Amino acid sequence: MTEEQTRQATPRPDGGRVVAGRYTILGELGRGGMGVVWRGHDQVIGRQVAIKELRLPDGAEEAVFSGRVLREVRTAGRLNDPAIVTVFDVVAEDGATFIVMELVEAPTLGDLVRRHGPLPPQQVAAIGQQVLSALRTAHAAGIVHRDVKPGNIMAGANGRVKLTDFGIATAIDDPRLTASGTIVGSPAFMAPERLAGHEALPASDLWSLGAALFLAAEGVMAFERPTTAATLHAIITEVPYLTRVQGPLASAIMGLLVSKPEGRISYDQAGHLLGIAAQNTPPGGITSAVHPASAPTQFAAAPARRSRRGWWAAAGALAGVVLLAGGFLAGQWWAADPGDPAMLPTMTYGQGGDLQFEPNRAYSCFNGRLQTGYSLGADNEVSCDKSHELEVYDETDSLGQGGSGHSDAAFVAYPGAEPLRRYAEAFCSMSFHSGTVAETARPGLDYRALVPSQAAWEQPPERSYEDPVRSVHCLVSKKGGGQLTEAVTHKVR
Ligand SMILES: Nc1ncnc2c1ncn2[C@@H]1O[C@H](COP(=O)(O)OP(=O)(O)OP(=O)(O)O)[C@@H](O)[C@H]1O
Repeated sequence: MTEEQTRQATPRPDGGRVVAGRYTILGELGRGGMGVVWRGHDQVIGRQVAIKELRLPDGAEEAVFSGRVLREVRTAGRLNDPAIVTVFDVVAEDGATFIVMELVEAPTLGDLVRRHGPLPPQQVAAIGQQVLSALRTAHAAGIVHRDVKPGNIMAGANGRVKLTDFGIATAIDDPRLTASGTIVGSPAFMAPERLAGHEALPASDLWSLGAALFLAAEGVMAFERPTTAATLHAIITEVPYLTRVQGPLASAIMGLLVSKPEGRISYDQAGHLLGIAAQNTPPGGITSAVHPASAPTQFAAAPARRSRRGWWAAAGALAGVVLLAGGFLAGQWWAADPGDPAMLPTMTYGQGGDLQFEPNRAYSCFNGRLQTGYSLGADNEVSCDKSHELEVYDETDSLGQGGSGHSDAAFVAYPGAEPLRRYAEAFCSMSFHSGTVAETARPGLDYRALVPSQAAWEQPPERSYEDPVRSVHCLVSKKGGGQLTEAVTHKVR
């Protein structure tokens, strides 16, 4: 802020400065990178407001800047969602730009974590639900926030949450205002695709929400490092570990933080998982009394896949990197609820395994049983539109390739039966409960994970260009046996 602006912005003892002949400045609410936020009084309506006084970015032309802010913030100001801070007015006056908005008497999520440390999982989930709703509303109107971060999320004691600063990052991120190569936004909360130079997508806001919820749940930032360069490197290359939460909340956070935007979980999946987490606390879910160092390390589950490409993002980022890093062996993925009555014991397939599983294509349906010694393959595959006993509702690509081509695959060691089982159960459980299987059908179904046997894992592919047989398959069957008369999953076959 220039000296002149600071002088103008300082409230005078004689009743305060008045903006636009209407808003009396009463005092300071806070300040951030872009300027000061004042508590003000709207003399016309007779209510208190918050007034954000924006500082002109270095090198920006005043008229261009205020024009851009006026346009972007006014567009965003039309958004109507209980979790979006309402913008009342945008004023350019005396060389400054003022955004007059709803006054929110609540700390930011960043303040809350600074004061209290990690928040209870249910509160984190409830905050996530509301921000998700705000983002869904904005994205449906074609508006991407571009700077979702804990400092822009205000969370009141009444449980209400408000997301602020819509339009500002877009206004500032203008080539005429910002030197090329400058990153607009907060690096530690910026999605990997944006760091790679891509335009901000709705999914980029979802990633940032994941990073904000990670902070709320863990009390530390997922990717903050001592230098900006190290932070950016971490966002691109690292997979964070959740130590305090598990179950649906962990799945939601890690699903939002999937590196590739097309592999990130959808609003529906995230909303569903956060909804469950907001209502119940999974066993061991609240561990905030435990010091992180003494808490058991748990990895979150890989997110439900939306496409093979999407899963590759998840598998590549989570299974590949974590497997190679030894984390698969050392830690636990999100353990599926062992008491889930719908989950049947996991079975192994392939050489030396419980059964043979060689489907002709992905997402198949079968007439046959998942029993020791049985074989499922092209012979008993049926169309999923016809009645069938078994239906594949999700599956991973070949695991453990490390993301660097097939030649590396053979060198990724078998992770062990127990870690593989835990991983598979977490994956299938999360996918089953997060919308892949029709909600109405779920109560009548059981699900089960199939994992490769050690011999199957270690067997090299027949042809050099093929993937090794290392997929996890998730299948549903009718509770107590019997025929499913139609497809119960949402997969496109
Ligand atoms: N609508 C509002 N009602 C009440 N207080 C607000 C409002 N908007 C912002 N504040 C307060 O002003 C502080 C500064 O907000 P501001 O948006 O300028 O900073 P920031 O988001 O922390 O950082 P940056 O400018 O880098 O985005 C916030 O931390 C919050 O306490």
